[in-house]
Amino acid sequence: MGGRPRKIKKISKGTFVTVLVINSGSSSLKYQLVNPENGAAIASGLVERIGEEIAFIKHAYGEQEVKLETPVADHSVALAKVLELFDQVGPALSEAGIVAVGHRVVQGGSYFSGPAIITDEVRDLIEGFAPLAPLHNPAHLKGIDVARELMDVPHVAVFDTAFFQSLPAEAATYALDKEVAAKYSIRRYGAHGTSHQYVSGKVTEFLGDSELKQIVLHLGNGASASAVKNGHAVDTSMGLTPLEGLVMGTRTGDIDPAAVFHLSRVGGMSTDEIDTLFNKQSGLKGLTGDNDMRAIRDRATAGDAEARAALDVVVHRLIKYVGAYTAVLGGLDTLTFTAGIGENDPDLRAEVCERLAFMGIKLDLEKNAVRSKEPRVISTENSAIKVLVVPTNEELAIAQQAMSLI
Ligand SMILES: Nc1ncnc2c1ncn2[C@@H]1O[C@H](COP(=O)(O)OP(=O)(O)O)[C@@H](O)[C@H]1O
Ligand SMILES: CC(=O)OP(=O)(O)O
Ligand SMILES: [Mg+2]
Repeated sequence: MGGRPRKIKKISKGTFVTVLVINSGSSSLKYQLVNPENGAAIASGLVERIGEEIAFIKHAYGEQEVKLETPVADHSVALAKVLELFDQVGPALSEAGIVAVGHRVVQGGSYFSGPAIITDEVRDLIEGFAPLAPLHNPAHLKGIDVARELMDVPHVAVFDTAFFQSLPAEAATYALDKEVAAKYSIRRYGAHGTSHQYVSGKVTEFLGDSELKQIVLHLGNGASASAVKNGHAVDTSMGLTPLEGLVMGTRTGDIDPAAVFHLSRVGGMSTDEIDTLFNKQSGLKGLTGDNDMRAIRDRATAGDAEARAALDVVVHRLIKYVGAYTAVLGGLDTLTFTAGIGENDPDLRAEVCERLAFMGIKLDLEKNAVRSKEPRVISTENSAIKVLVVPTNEELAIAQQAMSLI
């Protein structure tokens, strides 16, 4: 691993307080040094293509931005490289006022309904839940282990599943033999909860109304929908693992589980092969060869039928969930788009809203076209349901939840 950054000891020379937030994804590591009071990102960056031949690293601090291309074998190496960049480019971690490290953890099982200080026991529980988030929890653990070793401050795990621990039983329960379900902890855990909680909270704040029937569409590489009533989640599209629900970058979302039996019996595929097929070779990538929505949008605009057909599947799935969740909520006040695609693809928002016109949704096309980092309403004054774009900020939410524990 080469020149390891020196161990960070009780830090606090600066006059300000910061939290280092680490979000280890299946093949990436994103991080932000956040001022939890005003939400400012003092430094941030990401390591992409971890485990591939060449990884891309980007680190930004003030006006400075460093980009590197180098092999990064796994998340431990990625984090060590990031900490080196802090030393080389800044801010020096020992002077950055770091009081805690916040770790995004996708799966916390039924054990965690809020953030937790990472002790050895908590770390082992996160490892125990890895089969329920096989793309995510193993990567988080690598980040947690290296960070705990190098940084002598409280480490806090913030769970994607926590917001959905209070789902009503009828939404969390699969109609499976109840003894088998109990024995193997099979239920709807959901994911992206930190984002759904943050975004639905922002909508409440922005509209000054705490009694809202909301649907939030988090459309990033992973994608999920949630139904939120008066601030509480009542349903969500991700399930036992982050595979269920919407069409995603590389994941199928909803699929008949019998496809697994069929691929096994008729296709002769192993469980691991089917797992990889559903999680990494499906979704947009499986339908078009591309998992980046920008590329698919460009292809569709240029008349590519394959890209257009994939977008039709995406939109169909989205409106199906909006219809279902409107029924679950007994009506709908707000529909909110967030994450990479939700915030940046006005064409997708327009297509979804056009198909929902029967519900009285009317999009203001000019407002929809505006690019902004601020929460905003993009429906017309007389739309029966308010449509919003609210940028998510999982890093800030994680930093604030970490601060709440220390
Ligand atoms: N301008 C844009 N138009 C359409 N899609 C976009 C745009 N900018 C980003 N995206 C899409 O956002 C997705 C990534 O979203 P993001 O929330 O960053 O995902 P994750 O956090 O899961 O990595 C990608 O599919 C990317 O193509
Ligand atoms: C839970 C999940 O799918 O997360 P991400 O979108 O970061 O992959
Ligand atoms: Mg994300």
